[in-house]
Amino acid sequence: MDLLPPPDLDGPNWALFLDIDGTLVEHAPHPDAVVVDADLRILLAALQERFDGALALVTGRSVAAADRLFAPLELRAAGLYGLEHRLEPGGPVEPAKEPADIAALADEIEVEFAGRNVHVERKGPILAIHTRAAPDLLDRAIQLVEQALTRLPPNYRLLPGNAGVELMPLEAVKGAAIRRFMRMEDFRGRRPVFLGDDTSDETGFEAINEADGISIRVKPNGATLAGHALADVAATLEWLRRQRR
Ligand SMILES: O=P(O)(O)OC[C@H]1O[C@H](O[C@H]2O[C@H](CO)[C@@H](O)[C@H](O)[C@H]2O)[C@H](O)[C@@H](O)[C@@H]1O
Repeated sequence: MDLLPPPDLDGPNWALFLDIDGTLVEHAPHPDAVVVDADLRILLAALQERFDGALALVTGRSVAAADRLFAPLELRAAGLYGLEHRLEPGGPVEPAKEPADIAALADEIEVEFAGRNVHVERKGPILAIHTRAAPDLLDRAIQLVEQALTRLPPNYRLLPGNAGVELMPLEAVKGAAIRRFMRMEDFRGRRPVFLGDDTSDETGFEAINEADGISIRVKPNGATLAGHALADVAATLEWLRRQRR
């Protein structure tokens, strides 16, 4: 069934949760190659004000990486799929540490892919292997991480994607991060809205649906728990611009 675009958000009583890659910004061959223009920064600052501060990024990136993209903004954020938080705009973030077993695995994988256009992103307890610039190495990357899973503690899982694979602790889920923000004073009593574009956003949609919010899948390409859809990043930014009123 084709999903309808989301309605406009009338009145003030909304809380807005935003995924970054593939939702607010187009994908790029390397995570650091993503470009955020001044218009997007201005839009996010305006939306933060419009929703009285009830806005947070909910991303697989670390909060530090999100900050680099949106500087000088320091928005509320759940980074690393909810393992890291900035609970107040401009507030502190305690970076998640890299456990020794993940560090050793990251070293091994860096050696395996040295000089082959594969980016190994070390995000503390999460390891992402990006093969967007070397698609023929995706299967090998998945194989290496699957093998590693057999010798790691049982609290890790794989998140395979079209352009890479991530290894992460089981508790790294976006839905839990959204529920945590919704318990905070600035968010409580509001209807939540979440926009995201991939499988890792589905637990976020689940949390939003439970709270009678508006769940929006960007560029849907299969089954989703979201109740609404937007065609692509451009349609998402256009819809967000309309919500600034
Ligand atoms: O939850 P998100 O905000 O969507 O973050 C998911 C991952 O995004 C980044 O990787 C993805 O985008 C890169 C830039 O377009 C692309 O090169 C890569 O192939 C994508 O997987 C980020 O680097 C990861 O840490 C996030 O988990």
